Amino acid sequence: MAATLPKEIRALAEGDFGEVAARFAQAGFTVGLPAKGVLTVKAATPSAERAAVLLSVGVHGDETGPIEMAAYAIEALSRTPSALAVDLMLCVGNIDAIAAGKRFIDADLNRMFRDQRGDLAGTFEAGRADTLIAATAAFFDGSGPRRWHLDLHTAIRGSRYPRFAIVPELIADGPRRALIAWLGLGGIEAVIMNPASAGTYSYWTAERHGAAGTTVELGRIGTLGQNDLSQFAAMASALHGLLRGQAQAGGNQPIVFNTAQSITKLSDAFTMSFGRDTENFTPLKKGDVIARDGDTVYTVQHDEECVVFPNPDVRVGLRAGIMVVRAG
Ligand SMILES: O=C(O)CCC(=O)N[C@@H](CCC(=O)O)C(=O)O
Ligand SMILES: [Zn+2]
Repeated sequence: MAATLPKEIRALAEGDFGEVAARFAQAGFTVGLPAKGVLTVKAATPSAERAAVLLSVGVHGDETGPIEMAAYAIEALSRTPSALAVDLMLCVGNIDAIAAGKRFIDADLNRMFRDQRGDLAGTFEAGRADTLIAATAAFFDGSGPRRWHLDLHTAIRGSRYPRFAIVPELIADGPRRALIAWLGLGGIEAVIMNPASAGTYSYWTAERHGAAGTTVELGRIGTLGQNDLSQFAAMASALHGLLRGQAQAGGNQPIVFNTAQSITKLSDAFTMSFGRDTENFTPLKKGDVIARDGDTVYTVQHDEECVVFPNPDVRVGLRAGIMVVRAG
């Protein structure tokens, strides 16, 4: 990690919440540090009326922009702690990968949120996921029904919609609509409805804790301390209001896409018909070959499907891309 990093960014990236935790405790909140990189701040008197918001960043160690954004957000909030109007859990996902400047140490942390991990069990990230799963359960247990999880990421490649989100279909209608409207306020241009878990953190919180959980892609990966924070301005402002319980309105409604098919890498023979740097939401035509994997040939089924997260380099058994179609 660069020696010249601003101190709030360094502290957050290292999972050190000492100073901000002390400020919230001083202001009378119930503060917890259940694991390195995890901070919880709850009202001293529990209330089911209060929303519970889990904000996670750095689940992928090379996705550094949201870490910077969260560092400035929590620093500012801790300077006026009484403004906090929700129960908050701030989670820095993969601290060791952040320190190493890598996406992960052994395996993708964002595929560990499942009961059966197969050959992912025993990896460094499996242990970290167990820690986060326990801290997350403790946070949401006893909280009221207004539960949110915003898991902030940045994408490996460019995108026709630079800011987009993945939203589990199983979230109940009301909270899902509220979440999507709020995402629009945060500058999110497109949402992808996800019908099935790929082992991700946000799907886990939606499924296990009834949270309005989403993975939010805020732009492109960058070097810690060198991200252009202006690309996150709308999201930073929406977060500012959410954490302070401010009435929020405005923004454009995101375009909604449904998942047409999820492409799984079945073997080392897996090849994609296009390059690794193919932009997210690149359209393909019916019948086009997406990928080949031994005897399996993945082809486009609808008149048009757009490819998102095309990545032939994932482990065998994991998602190597999603094909999406515009809803409605
Ligand atoms: O750019 C990429 O290929 C990956 C960006 C990323 O980390 N995306 C998340 C999405 C999680 C979800 O589907 O909810 C991931 O793949 O973990
Ligand atoms: Zn990511």
